[in-house]
Amino acid sequence: MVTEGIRQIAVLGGGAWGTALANLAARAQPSVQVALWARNASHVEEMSATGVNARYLPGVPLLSNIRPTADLADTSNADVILAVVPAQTLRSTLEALAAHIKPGAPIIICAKGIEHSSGLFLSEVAASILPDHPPAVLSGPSFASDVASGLPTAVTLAALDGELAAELASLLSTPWFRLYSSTDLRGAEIGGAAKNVLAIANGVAAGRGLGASAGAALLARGFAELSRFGIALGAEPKTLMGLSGLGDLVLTCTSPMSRNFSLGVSLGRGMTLEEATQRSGLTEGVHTCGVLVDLANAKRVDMPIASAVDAVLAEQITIDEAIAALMTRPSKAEFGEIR
Ligand SMILES: NC(=O)C1=CN([C@@H]2O[C@H](COP(=O)(O)OP(=O)(O)OC[C@H]3O[C@@H](n4cnc5c(N)ncnc54)[C@H](O)[C@@H]3O)[C@@H](O)[C@H]2O)C=CC1
Ligand SMILES: O=C(CO)COP(=O)(O)O
Repeated sequence: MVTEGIRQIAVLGGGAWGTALANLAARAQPSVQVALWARNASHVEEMSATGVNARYLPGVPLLSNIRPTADLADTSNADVILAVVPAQTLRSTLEALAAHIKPGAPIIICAKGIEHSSGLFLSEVAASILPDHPPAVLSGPSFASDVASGLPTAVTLAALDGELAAELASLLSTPWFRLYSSTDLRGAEIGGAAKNVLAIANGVAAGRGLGASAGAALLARGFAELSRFGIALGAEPKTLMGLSGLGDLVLTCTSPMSRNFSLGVSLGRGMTLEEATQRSGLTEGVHTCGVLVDLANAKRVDMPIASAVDAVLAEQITIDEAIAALMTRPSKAEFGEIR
């Protein structure tokens, strides 16, 4: 049992999700110390002095067994690590962690994306830097503010070793946060990465006033391409139908609380990408879009909606041209096509 008698959990990333998960871990395991690492020392001082992460999760008091720190050495006793930094910064964070991490401590990846410089999934990034630390993935429909407010939420916790997945799931379980364990690591991370890109498309449609029918069509066809991609990359179909796939896609494609959806809304209303990003904050779909489409092309998987988002973000086509191109593709069977 990796988690038996554990004394410390470390959460890397002082954003909204890292803070919500630190509070969750602190509540689920009241006798365990939770180190909440953030890179910015003044941010950490602020959190320590006020007991709140006012910059990213205002109004949510940090529980008393959480210790904010800007020093990765303070995580060296952690039996379990939650990696909650933005996807494109996972590599540099884990490289810095390598000198401090306790032997064998599992790393639960809670970020959603694909590394654009390498085309690697985040569990692969972790395994390449820390090969002796089993990677796990926590993914599913879960807004930080919902979890921090104690609203009922259910997610997937995947690790290749089913016993480890179940152990980590029970470690973080609370009466309002339910984790389902899975051994489909790749499937769990694919859903979280792809849904952010597809949510931008749904946001654009909403911002452009295309109507609820278009939104539902984009969601259904978006799920079709997420599934094609997932299966081609080794995901189990049932995982794609679950919380980390369809569940998170539905949440992100329909809620204005999603930053990816709201970035799309801003673009649909005519803002530039820069203006929209400033308004929405961290939008992982923007950073994952290009590499997602590259991986799909390399596997000859047709992802017309993700490709349209990529072309719009790269300013290769306008939104109106993207809509026209999607609607005038040659007619085909709804099901039965492999790609
Ligand atoms: N906010 C949410 O509801 C959820 C977020 N996620 C995922 O969690 C990840 C983090 O998202 P949030 O916490 O929401 O982001 P956020 O925007 O609230 O915070 C990002 C944090 O990362 C830090 N950061 C930026 N660059 C960094 C670097 N180079 N090294 C270390 N830290 C750095 C920032 O200072 C900030 O503390 C993303 O991949 C996101 O998709 C997943 C589920 C829910
Ligand atoms: O992943 C999320 C919910 O499951 C958060 O979505 P956004 O990053 O689009 O806000």
